[in-house]
Amino acid sequence: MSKPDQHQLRQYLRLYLVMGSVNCTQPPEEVLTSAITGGITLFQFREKGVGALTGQAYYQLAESLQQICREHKIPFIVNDDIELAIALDADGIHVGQEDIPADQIRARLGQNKMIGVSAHSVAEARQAIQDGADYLGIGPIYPTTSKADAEAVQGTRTITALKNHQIHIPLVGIGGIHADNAEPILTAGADGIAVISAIAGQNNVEQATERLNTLTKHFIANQKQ
Ligand SMILES: Cc1ncc(COP(=O)(O)OP(=O)(O)O)c(N)n1
Ligand SMILES: Cc1nc(C(=O)O)sc1CCOP(=O)(O)O
Ligand SMILES: [Mg+2]
Repeated sequence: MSKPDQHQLRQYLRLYLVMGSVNCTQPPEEVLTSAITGGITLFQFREKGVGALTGQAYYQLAESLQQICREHKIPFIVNDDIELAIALDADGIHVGQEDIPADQIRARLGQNKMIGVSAHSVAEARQAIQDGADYLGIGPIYPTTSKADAEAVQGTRTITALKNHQIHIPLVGIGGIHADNAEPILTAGADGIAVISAIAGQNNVEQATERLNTLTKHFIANQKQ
């Protein structure tokens, strides 16, 4: 898959599933397939936390989830691990403030891959853009139990601050987002929402995804009117 233009990237960011095996109560392949049926638009492989796979099992899971994404034309993004992203020829990578800076990632991956960067302030966003980020992940919007080292909860204030500073790079909100609290993030100006537990942690993954899909799709359609 070639790198999307900014308009297409905003569409991909609408409903972004971030997930690894530790987030799933069912086999990850089944969770991803159901989430795709339910309407996710982008996928990030994030194999992190207590009990996370390593070595060959880590690589094989990544490969098998990438294959599912390919069959359904969903871009496959790797969290943190540039060697894995290169080995799999992934569609992109997401890095945070503690990870390899985006300019070094860009130098290794080239122009044809998506680079997402986590930012918590206008200054971090500006730096990420200067370093070549294609999109930003802004969070945690709400309290989350899925990331042990998450920063302080910030609500939508960073998203609002970016818009007030005329920073219009594609971006998603992340952290504690579910169907009943997603709308303020889109109202603040995010292109979409990134979730783990609101999809991967649900008993009925397809139904939970459909609800988020309908909500985000309707919000964006109404915005354009
Ligand atoms: C879409 C998106 N936004 C933010 C993050 C968090 O990245 P980071 O701060 O590097 O933390 P880890 O996910 O690596 O623990 C993300 N993964 N995706
Ligand atoms: C991976 C991640 N990054 C965050 C950030 O604030 O950058 S919060 C988070 C966890 C998101 O999981 P859930 O949807 O279950 O809250
Ligand atoms: Mg990271």
